[in-house]
Amino acid sequence: MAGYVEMYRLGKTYDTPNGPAVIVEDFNLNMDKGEYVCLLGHSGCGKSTVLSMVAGLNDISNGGIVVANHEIDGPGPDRGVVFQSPCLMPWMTAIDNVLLGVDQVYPHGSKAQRRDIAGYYLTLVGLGSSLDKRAKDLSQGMQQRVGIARAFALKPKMLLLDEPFGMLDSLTRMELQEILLEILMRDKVTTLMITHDVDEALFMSDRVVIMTNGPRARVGKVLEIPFGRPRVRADVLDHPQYYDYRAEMIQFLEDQDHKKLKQDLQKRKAITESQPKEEGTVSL
Ligand SMILES: Nc1ncnc2c1ncn2[C@@H]1O[C@H](COP(=O)(O)OP(=O)(O)OP(=O)(O)O)[C@@H](O)[C@H]1O
Repeated sequence: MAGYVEMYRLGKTYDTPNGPAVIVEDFNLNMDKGEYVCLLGHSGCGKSTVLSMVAGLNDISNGGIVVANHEIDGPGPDRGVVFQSPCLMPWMTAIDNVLLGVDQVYPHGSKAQRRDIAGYYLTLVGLGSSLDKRAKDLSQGMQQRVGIARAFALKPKMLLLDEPFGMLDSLTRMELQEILLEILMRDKVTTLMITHDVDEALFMSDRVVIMTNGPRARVGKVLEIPFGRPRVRADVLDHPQYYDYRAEMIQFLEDQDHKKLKQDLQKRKAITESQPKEEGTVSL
């Protein structure tokens, strides 16, 4: 069935000094409009590769991606991206950083209207009283808030989040998770988020998609998350199925670990066996 977002037989091959490396292969995922999907998987499996292809920042080697009936062939303001580190212009104020994007998306709006939009989203993320502070004078958590406001202010069709809370302390992280969900309740933007945190994925998403280990990583497991919205952390943690879902996700990741360990051992054995034996060595 067609989705609002469609990733069809998506593949990525990187050229490396040792030849082409097929990192992602046959990755299929459809998302509904307004859906929140978390992408999980072991480090290096290809999560950022998938997200950066959706963002249009990384060429697609095979297959295709469609967002709102538009085939992706480069970056565009219809997709707002937030990385682990927000990459702000340090000498510019919070509001000017957000305006950089807003000015491009609303070129015909008046200066006051554009400032209102930027100020509105900065206020939603809790920075209403810091609009004119320079980015370099903001804490890491405040900078990440600017990054989130900047992405929403573009009124994107899709939000792409690559471990957006990865560098934050746990209190700021929980606060920003809740702020993000609150804004999403209003704006209903289709969201794909990478995380390493099983609990974060359970709290935030409608579906969790876990990738297999690379090379040739693809969708390995999909979990529909039944918790209602608006999400209340205490209710989610009290849900009778919370720990079942958590255990199922961890089990899948552990199974992938075992497979990788086995593959690594086989590779090492093949390398050892292909090496010429030195004279005098004894095979055991
Ligand atoms: N430009 C590139 N050229 C060659 N190989 C690359 C390139 N970018 C990424 N890779 C390789 O592709 C694989 C997947 O990388 P990617 O960053 O997508 O993984 P990830 O799942 O997001 O990892 P992490 O969770 O550690 O951020 C890794 O082995 C990485 O070394």
